[in-house]
Amino acid sequence: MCAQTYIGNVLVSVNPYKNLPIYTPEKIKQYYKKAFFEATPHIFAIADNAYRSLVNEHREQCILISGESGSGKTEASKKVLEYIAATTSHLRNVESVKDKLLQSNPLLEAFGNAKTHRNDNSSRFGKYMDVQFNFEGAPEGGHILNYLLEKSRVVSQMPGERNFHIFYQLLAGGDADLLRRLRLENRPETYKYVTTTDRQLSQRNSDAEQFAVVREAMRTIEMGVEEQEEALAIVASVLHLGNVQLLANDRGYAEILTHDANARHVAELLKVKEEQLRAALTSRTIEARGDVVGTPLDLAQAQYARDALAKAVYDRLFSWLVSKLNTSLAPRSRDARDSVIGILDIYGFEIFPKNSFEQFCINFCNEKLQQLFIQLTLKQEQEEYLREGIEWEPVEYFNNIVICDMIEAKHKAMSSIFMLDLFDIPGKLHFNPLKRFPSCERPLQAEGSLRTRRYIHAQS
Ligand SMILES: Nc1ncnc2c1ncn2[C@@H]1O[C@H](COP(=O)(O)OP(=O)(O)OP(=O)(O)O)[C@@H](O)[C@H]1O
Repeated sequence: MCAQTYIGNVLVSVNPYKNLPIYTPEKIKQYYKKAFFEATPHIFAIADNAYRSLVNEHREQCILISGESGSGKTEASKKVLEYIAATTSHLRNVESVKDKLLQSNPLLEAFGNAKTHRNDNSSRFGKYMDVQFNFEGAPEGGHILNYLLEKSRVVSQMPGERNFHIFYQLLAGGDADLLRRLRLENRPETYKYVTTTDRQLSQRNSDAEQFAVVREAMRTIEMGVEEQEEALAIVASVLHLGNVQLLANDRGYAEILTHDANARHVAELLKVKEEQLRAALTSRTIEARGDVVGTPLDLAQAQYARDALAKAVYDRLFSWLVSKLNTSLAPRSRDARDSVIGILDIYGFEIFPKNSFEQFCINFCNEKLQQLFIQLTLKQEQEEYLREGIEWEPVEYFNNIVICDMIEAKHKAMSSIFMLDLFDIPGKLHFNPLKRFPSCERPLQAEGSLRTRRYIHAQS
């Protein structure tokens, strides 16, 4: 039984962890053009309500999906897209936009999701997707903002967890010719950056199948054959980079053996000179008062530099893929941009963030969103009852303001102690999700204070 209920217009849903017949075309019909409370609580009702308000009241919409890792946020966001795809115009050009919107998921999941202890397909990045409509209410395009990719996973994973899916998919699903061109062997256990347990090896079939889906998705978003291969070459370069063997010489400085083929493969795949790559991995250049001085790195520093390069290269590849998706999703008509349903899938918090700074930022972001939720629903609803003299049983809730204060209060919180500008960090990483929610940064007065946007908070 999939438990779904409402608190005000907030949908609270519990992950059933099994396929229930509640997302069928018949179900879609049941929610189509229904008043919000006319049918039982459902993610389709949220999607329908957002779409109706957009079309009838010309108000931009945002569906915010939050919850802990594995609670079903990504699946919920896909259901919203599926509902929109099924209930809007079926003209050919609109169908092509819908295909691209739907196909963006397997692609983003391949490069941005991984198996964790909590979820076999856990999003390790945050995503804000705008679906843009024309004046007739047909989807014309979309735009994706990605933030806080968990880069640390590229070079190390907790026991029992995996690296991003694409590494395994490429090794399991790439044909012999492709693997030869990328200098890869189809044995994941050869590569230090990918963890391989017996169970993970037994996933090879589904990894191979998923690779075919990813290639199809690449074609749908109009990536040419060369572009596809370049993207995969970068994935391969990261695998080879992890195998570059660094040794300490007699003087304690890091060296790469001259016959190390991995360094050669990385240089070839990234199209850089091998000598330059070797120098970049084993020395650093300091510029002081116009003088440029090269200093050799010790072994630990060189290993750090190698891993930092792998993380940076993968992170840029991911951002490039998103920009590629955005080019393909860009609406052809300028009218579309004013009419938007935004879906924010903030990746799930973990109670004990391990060593990842990104996870810490995401946890903080989730706490701020929880504050928004408390302000919008629990606090305001109860204050309204009080104002209007309605009798009710007060609902006790934990106000997480203490947690937010612990992290961000001026002069005494963690951010001051460690001199972190938490709002600036995600900003530097292209996107500050909280900026999308101005109310997070100042106390809320009324829903109207959110200007044209109306927030529907779907809490998984
Ligand atoms: N409505 C649903 N019906 C059936 N199974 C579901 C549903 N929602 C989620 N699941 C199952 O739970 C798994 C985890 O869901 P999902 O990936 O959406 O979680 P998440 O909240 O996005 O997690 P994370 O924050 O780790 O990305 C899915 O892979 C799927 O197997």
